[in-house]
Amino acid sequence: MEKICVAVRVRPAVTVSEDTTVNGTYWKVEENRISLHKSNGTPIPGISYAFDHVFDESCTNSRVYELLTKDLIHAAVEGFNGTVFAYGQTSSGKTFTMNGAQNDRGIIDRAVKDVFNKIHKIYDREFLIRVSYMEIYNEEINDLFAEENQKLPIHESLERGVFVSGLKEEIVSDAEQVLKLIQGGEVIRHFGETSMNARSSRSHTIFRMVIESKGKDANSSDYSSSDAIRVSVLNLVDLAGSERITKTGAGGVRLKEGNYINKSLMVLGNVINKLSDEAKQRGHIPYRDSKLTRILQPSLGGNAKTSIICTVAPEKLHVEETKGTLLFASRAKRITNCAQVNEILSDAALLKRQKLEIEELRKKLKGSRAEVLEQEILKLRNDMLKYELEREKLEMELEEERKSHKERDQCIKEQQMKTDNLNTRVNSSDGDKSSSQEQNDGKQSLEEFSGNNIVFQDVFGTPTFKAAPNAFVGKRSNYSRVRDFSPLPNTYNNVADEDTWLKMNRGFVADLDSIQMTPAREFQSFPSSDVTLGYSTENYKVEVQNLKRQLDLVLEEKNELEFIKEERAMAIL
Ligand SMILES: Nc1ncnc2c1ncn2[C@@H]1O[C@H](COP(=O)(O)OP(=O)(O)OP(=O)(O)O)[C@@H](O)[C@H]1O
Repeated sequence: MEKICVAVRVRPAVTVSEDTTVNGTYWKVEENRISLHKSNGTPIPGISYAFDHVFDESCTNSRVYELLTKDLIHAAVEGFNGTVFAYGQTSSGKTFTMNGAQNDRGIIDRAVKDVFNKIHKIYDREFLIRVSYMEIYNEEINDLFAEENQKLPIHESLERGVFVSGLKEEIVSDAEQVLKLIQGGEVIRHFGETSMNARSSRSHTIFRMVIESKGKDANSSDYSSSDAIRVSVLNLVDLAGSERITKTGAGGVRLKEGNYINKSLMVLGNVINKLSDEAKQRGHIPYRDSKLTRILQPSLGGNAKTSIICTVAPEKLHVEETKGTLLFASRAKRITNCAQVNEILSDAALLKRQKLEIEELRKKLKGSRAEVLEQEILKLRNDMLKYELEREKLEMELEEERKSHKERDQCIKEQQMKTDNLNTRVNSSDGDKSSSQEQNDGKQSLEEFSGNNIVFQDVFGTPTFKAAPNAFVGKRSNYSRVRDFSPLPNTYNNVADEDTWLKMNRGFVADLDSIQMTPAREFQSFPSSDVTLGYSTENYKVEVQNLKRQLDLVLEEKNELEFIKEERAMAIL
């Protein structure tokens, strides 16, 4: 949204001798302000106006162009609609400003040249310029490029908006070509002599440039400069001046012209008034009340950049008209337009733009996905580190378990040796009471309980190690078999019954070959009451039972440890 740019230009007094004071007042221009002052220099309250620019009598067209219109013309080349128009009473300098004079080129001339200069410096786009020139004379539209095109109608369509049907458009390639065409149009334009102006414009003229451009590089990835076509309309308008019939003394044709001019300017004033009101209070904007306002509709509160040059005459005769023009200008200053680049997209261009937009969105999405993945990877790395530490800790624990397990195995072995030793001693004392045959049977019985490796210890505590041949491995299934002999000496029958013996020897494996007994000990007999080496037979048996129980417990514990070990190994894997 941007305000219409409004400037006031005071033309020089018509003659040097002309008194520019009015009842002792004069117009004073200070920077961008114009105010009415008394001849003694004091300002008159309430008659002071500020605008975007105020140009005094000495200002040239060149300066007006530079300050007021140049940017707008350049914006038109870039795709914005633009309108510049001169408004003011008759003979105030509108045509001088827009069309210029011999020694001071006007806005139209400068704009045309500037447009071509500008487009020649834009290398990445190609331009197509079309121009037309029309006048609204007595509320009829005439073609100034084709005299035969008279009374052209206004139409409106969704694609083109408001347009003059049948108006000739010339495709042009340089400024000179355009200026020649304009000169031709000036010949047929309606001028007339009035008492106010020897060459008074009797019509409103609209010179129009349609600037189309397209990116040269259709393969460009920048869709804004690719094959989207920009179309902007630049209107340069020289209005006819309002006039007081009493002043001009017009009659006949001039009177009729003056009426049409005033009427259309009044509609323009109404449109400006409405547009200058707050949006809520605006109501209906009477664009359709005149052809001028209808054609200029987009430039007044629409999609265009607009500049208005209000020309005023400094003479005492025209103070009221000047006040009226300043009031019009100050209302126009409140109007807001909404200019935007006008682009037309072909289906292919539209498709290309959409593809590029999708591609951009994909890139953005990919970017955010990459961020998410990066975070995910970081989290996984942290987790891995955590598990690694956990694994090391478990390995250490497992190592400790192994050590302790080894120690227990060692302990079991020692206990087994003790048990074995005791068994041997028990067998030896039983052997004293049994026959040699029984002793042989006892050997046979021991064979059945032999193991692969045996650590044997004699009664004197001297351990003997011998690897047991496989042939002598006893079978545990035979444990339950009822023995037809007892390996224990008969003298211990009262304590060494079969059940007790089996219980005592559960799990015990002996290899007869590994037993190296001395003859003295083998046949040595012990009296039942005798206490050998500080142990009674009863004591031995009790001790063996105790050791067996402990062994069972240790084996159970060992199994549990094995189980735990396996579980942990699985967890680590
Ligand atoms: N800024 C200026 N400097 C010098 N001469 C000027 C200036 N403005 C206007 N004039 C002269 O004033 C006279 C009237 O100017 P011009 O025809 O441009 O008025 P106008 O507003 O277009 O009048 P109309 O509405 O009747 O067409 C012309 O002779 C013109 O050369």
